[in-house]
Amino acid sequence: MADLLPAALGPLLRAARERLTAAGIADAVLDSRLIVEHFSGTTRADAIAEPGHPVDAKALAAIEAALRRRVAGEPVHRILGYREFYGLRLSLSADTLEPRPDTETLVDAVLPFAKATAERLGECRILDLGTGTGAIALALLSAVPAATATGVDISPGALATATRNAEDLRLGGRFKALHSNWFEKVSGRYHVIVANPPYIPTGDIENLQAEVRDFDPRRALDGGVDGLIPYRIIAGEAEGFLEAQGKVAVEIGYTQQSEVTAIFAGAGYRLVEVRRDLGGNDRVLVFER
Ligand SMILES: C[S@@+](CC[C@H](N)C(=O)[O-])C[C@H]1O[C@@H](n2cnc3c(N)ncnc32)[C@H](O)[C@@H]1O
Repeated sequence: MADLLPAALGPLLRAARERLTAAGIADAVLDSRLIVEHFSGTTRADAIAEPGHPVDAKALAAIEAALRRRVAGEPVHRILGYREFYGLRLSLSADTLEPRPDTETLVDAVLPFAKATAERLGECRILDLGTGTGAIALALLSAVPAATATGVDISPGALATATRNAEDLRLGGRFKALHSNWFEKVSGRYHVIVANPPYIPTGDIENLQAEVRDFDPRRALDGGVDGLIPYRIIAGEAEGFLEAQGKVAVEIGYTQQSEVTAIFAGAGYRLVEVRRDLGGNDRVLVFER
């Protein structure tokens, strides 16, 4: 049985950190702070200014439950129910991938083009294939006020979360959620088509870190036998939905650059940019026709 948690903020933070450290959690310092702050409604400044700040019994019970989930291996943001992406707070659900910082590279890659398109034409239509929480589309909408976006997903649960995120961020008027198997139900043409599709080969999924394998939805990960099936569909069908001089940008697994480039080249696209993620890995490819 774990020790009772102290009811004063400073000692509580220490006890939570020690609990996660003892359990071998790699990011024990950060995770314990996120859990304590979230469930006690306090900030880092509160802990510094008033370490004796009292934390009530209800919050302590919630923190105890959250620490147990973390010790059992659940990722901290799943426990909190949200994750920051491109400065936006996005709610998560069991049906959504947890958006990753590496995916911000995709937003950075298309943002200048989206802004320039909006300035030139007074609009920029964005199609986000496999939108999940809506992360990529909503980040672009928040930075480009004249843009509109359609977020496509095969998962109704993901679309419900994306819609909620759009509304919470006051972007709902410019975001449309569309239930579709890739392009099947899509209509119209777009200046920017973005996708962070599932790209893990089916046979590799069992070897992923448990925090990914056991908590991110399988259909957000599984890219088919070689991990490349969604890229073949997107490259094969995007032409019918892309404005003249539009761009297609995709996130890739860090070993997939040459294969994905070849798939798009075979469908008539030119690679115009390769972007690396924060770890220096090839992560985003931008194509034009
Ligand atoms: C890797 S996740 C990306 C989620 C989000 N765009 C992000 O970057 O955080 C891939 C998404 O593609 C969706 N997806 C998988 N197969 C699909 C299909 N056939 N048609 C549309 N969406 C699909 C999944 O449900 C999941 O939300």
